[in-house]
Amino acid sequence: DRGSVQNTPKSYDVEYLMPVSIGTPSQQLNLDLDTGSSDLWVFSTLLKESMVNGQTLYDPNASTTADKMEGYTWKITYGDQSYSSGDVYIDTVTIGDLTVSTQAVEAAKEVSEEFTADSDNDGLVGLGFGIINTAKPYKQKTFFEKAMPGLDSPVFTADLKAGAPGRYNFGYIDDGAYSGNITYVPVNSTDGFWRWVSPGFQVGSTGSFNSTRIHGIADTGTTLLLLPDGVCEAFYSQIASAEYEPSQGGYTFECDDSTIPDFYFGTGNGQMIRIPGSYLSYSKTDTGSSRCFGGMQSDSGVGFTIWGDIALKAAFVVFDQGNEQLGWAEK
Ligand SMILES: N#Cc1c(N)n[nH]c1N1CCCC1
Repeated sequence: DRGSVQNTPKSYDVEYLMPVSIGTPSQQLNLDLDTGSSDLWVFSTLLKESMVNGQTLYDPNASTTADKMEGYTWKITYGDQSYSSGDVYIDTVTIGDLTVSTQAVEAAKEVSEEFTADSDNDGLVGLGFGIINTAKPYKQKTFFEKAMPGLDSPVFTADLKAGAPGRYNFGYIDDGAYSGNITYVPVNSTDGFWRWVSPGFQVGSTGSFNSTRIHGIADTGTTLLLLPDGVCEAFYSQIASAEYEPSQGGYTFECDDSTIPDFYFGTGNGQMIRIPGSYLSYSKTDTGSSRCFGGMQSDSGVGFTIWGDIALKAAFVVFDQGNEQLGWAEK
């Protein structure tokens, strides 16, 4: 079996949403595929109205295939301190023509204001590893873990694009979606993340390669690229107007600064992925400001590197759960 679904970026590529069908008759919600977490949760009719702001609500009572898991609850808090919680149902879930008939659907009864404010986002599909699913008394498998045994190949791929729709594929690798070779690197899933080691980085096409192992996670649910301080310093030292602005919470530079270099990260076997300098200018710091917030910021607040959308949209990425490895290719 296999599946394929289009993803669509919101403005500034802050997140990527995909249509997901839940229940019978099917209810279509737009969800955020997040490889940095492992709960499939949705805005639902169980929420207080004050917590809803335009989102589409999953109504388990309107689904003839929904079964409430009595006594089960869930509560998730993300690194940015946003959170959600609620009850657990089993229902049928289809993503890109791939159906899991008994998927744990976590129906929200409470969401933090960040989620309420994001009216386009109806919830998340966590495709990290099930070991960090938050359902109690027993954790639930991710959509991919439930689908994997029936797939042609135990992989899903992420093709995120800058300012344009891309694709998530399940169960196969589209050889037309990337150029050159796919370099595979081992994944350590102990913490439930797609954690891997990059052999190093290079700033600019003429820069030297810095052989320094960078431990981090591939995370579709994080917008920016969060790297060790030393790497950030090496990059921003090449941008004339760049400075660290605590009041803005990170590195900024003049939006019209033409010296923004490309950033390359190693994936192994001598292969590197090139992130164009244009991807590394994120957005104006304030309306009317001449300064822009960098797409690369320090990971010091997190404790490990996060290869978020800024990096992922420069590559074709294979999340190979069957072999616990990540595949990286240019495109
Ligand atoms: N913080 C954070 C975070 C992350 N590291 N991966 N996904 C995240 N979120 C998904 C929805 C809100 C935050």
